[in-house]
Amino acid sequence: MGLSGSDKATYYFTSFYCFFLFRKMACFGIGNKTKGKCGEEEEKARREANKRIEKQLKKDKQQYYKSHMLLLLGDCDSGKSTIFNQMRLLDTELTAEEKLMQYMQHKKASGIFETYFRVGEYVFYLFNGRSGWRSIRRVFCDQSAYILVVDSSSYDMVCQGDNQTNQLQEALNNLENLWRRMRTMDRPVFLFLNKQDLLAEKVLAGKSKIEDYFPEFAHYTSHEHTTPVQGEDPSVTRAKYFIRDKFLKITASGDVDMHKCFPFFTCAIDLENIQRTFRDCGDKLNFCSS
Ligand SMILES: Nc1nc2c(ncn2[C@@H]2O[C@H](COP(=O)(O)OP(=O)(O)OP(=O)(O)O)[C@@H](O)[C@H]2O)c(=O)[nH]1
Repeated sequence: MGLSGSDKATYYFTSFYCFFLFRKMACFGIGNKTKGKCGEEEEKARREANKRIEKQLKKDKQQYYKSHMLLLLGDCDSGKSTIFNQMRLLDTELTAEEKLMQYMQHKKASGIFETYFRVGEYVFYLFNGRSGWRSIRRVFCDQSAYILVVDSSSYDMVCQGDNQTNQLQEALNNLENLWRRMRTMDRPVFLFLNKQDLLAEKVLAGKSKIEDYFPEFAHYTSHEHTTPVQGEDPSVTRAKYFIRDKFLKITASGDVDMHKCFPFFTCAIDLENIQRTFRDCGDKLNFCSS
């Protein structure tokens, strides 16, 4: 996960080549003109140097697996920029190795690299697919995963483009397309069911009913293992899980072992919620690549 296959190969080839070259040099006494005078001490020093290199390689490998490139996708106004800007505030000091990796990614993505940040033990490189779905072609293959941001409160809204298509239905169609295109890729999709605060407000206000737009909602019962947030109104829980299940129905079709979809209930204006979500994404990515 993180880099493409060829990058991965280059990374390991370079690391291990340097390591073995160093070892070989040590064996032949290169860089060591006084060999023989205090042989044992030199041998000890060499062993220690080897140990240090091995330790560093192990550390690099761990860090490599904890760096993830993510591409934000989604319809207009779904909340991509809000999420992006929240995370930009978290820009942190990265180590030299992380900066090098960032440079490599930057070069590779030819100018559309946007920001990087650390959440817990993970470093994320986040691209904002602002210019819509077209931009994904350029970076499609480089990503660790895709984030599809959906405005969950848009069940009663129409797309700005044609003033006709239901916005939530459009998001469902987009996921269906993405899923079809990704059939041969082993990349997870993180589904950010965003604007949960607005969805809750709408449901509780009772003015705009979901069943008026999605009639099947009238017969929907939440799945057994839904976990309601403490103090959450049951009608809100039912609504959010109904929307989640509509998306998951799409991703449950086809070869589910090839790639996975992980849903999250998000509120982009709540930094804590977004940070927690990214930490969970990191855990899922590490789990998927282990
Ligand atoms: N209440 C609430 N507002 C949100 C949330 N996420 C985004 N918004 C607001 O929704 C509006 C649109 O959000 P953006 O982040 O600009 O959406 P976008 O997907 O980047 O839109 P484009 O740039 O048009 O593709 C902004 O006014 C945000 O403040 C949320 O979770 N809750």
